[in-house]
Amino acid sequence: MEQLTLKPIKKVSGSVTLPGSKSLSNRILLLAALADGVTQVTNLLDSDDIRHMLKALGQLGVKVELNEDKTIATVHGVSGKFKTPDEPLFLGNAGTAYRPLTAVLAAIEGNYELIGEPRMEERPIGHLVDALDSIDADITYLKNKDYPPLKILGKKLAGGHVEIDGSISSQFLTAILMAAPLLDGDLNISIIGELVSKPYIDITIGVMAKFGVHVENDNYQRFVVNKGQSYQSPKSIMVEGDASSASYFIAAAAINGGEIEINGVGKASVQGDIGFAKVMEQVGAKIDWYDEKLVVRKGELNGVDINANAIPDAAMTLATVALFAKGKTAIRDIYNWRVKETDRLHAMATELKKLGAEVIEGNDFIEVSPPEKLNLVDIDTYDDHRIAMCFSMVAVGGQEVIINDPKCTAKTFPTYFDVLESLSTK
Ligand SMILES: O=C(O)C1=C[C@@H](OP(=O)(O)O)[C@@H](O)[C@H](O)C1
Ligand SMILES: C=C(OP(=O)(O)O)C(=O)O
Repeated sequence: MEQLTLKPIKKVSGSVTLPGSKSLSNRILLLAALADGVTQVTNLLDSDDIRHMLKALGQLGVKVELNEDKTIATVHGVSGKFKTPDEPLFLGNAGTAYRPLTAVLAAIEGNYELIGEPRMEERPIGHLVDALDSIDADITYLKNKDYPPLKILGKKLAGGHVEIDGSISSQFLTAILMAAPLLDGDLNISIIGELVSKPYIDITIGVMAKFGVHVENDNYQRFVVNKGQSYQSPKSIMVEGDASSASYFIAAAAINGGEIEINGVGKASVQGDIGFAKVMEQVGAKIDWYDEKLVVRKGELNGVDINANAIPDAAMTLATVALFAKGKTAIRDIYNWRVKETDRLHAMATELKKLGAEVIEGNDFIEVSPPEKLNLVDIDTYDDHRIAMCFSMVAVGGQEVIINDPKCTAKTFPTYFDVLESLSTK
């Protein structure tokens, strides 16, 4: 297994331009494919999750031209008609590809098989399949009930009323919303339980609006998509920088700036993970806010106690910032960390304890208190890009650390460690 030794970093400073948002890239690609007309997508993320979506769209008969560095895509929309692929669609471990494609393909005539990496077969999808079944979709579990892989016999669906459990993942609701304009009738959606990760629904509704489809949102409890709407190409659309990826640079500057200028997200961001910058101000970071840029400097860092349900991805970064904050940091209401790339609650707790931190791992929370001195350890990354990136903060804070399997950042940020290096003084 490959390992990366990160030597203690004296100071981080400089300027970084974020890669495009994963969440926006995959939503925009799928809607551009379904739309009438050609769409030029700029600042597209080039990473594994996006490659899986692009490959699947190709197999479904969508023509996509990419520029040399794969950040500009010209998508030839197929007006809601796909071809039956010759091979199963392999979607890696990309939730933003697997879940939306499940709903969309259920509503388009054809025969489809959706497969993924072994971890994808452990990530639940039953709530989405149940909701689609209730409007007469034809979906079969190929291995275990409630989990991928799936076989889908796509057909025209009538619409009506669906109930969907929102307590594990917002991606199920995102998927149903994105498929709604493909149905014959109105779609009324009621949420069972408390919807998690709500800001991702705002991203979905915002992207659908750019493609000409209006969604009514009644307090995240009921949603309506009226019939008679179809996706129309906006001609060109730019992907905003990735706010979850920004969290590592915000944290690095707060721990050990220098000053980092982060280009691509700011107060105008449509992504909920920009909320991490607000949390870091509470922790003690000094941040200047611009529409599409943040400038972050070091501050005196103190532990906080936050509900992180709205920012599940960026909140992982706070767990390693906690190593350099005074007192205890508590991150709450994050049960669904357990059903992502790995069981993130357990993995974070395990690796933080190896470093010497005092950690309490609850069913849906984690509490971290820093040790006097950090241990020199190898960090296991569990094929989870965010764990690899989060634990680079150990070197930012002045302690050498070894990151196992650093290339797992390819899921969303293949060049992360090079970018960090370019900002670092050793
Ligand atoms: O819709 C999206 O783009 C995402 C939603 C979130 O998942 P959950 O809704 O499962 O929390 C997030 O963790 C994931 O990285 C991206
Ligand atoms: C949870 C994540 O990914 P996915 O879109 O596969 O759910 C993530 O990127 O942190």
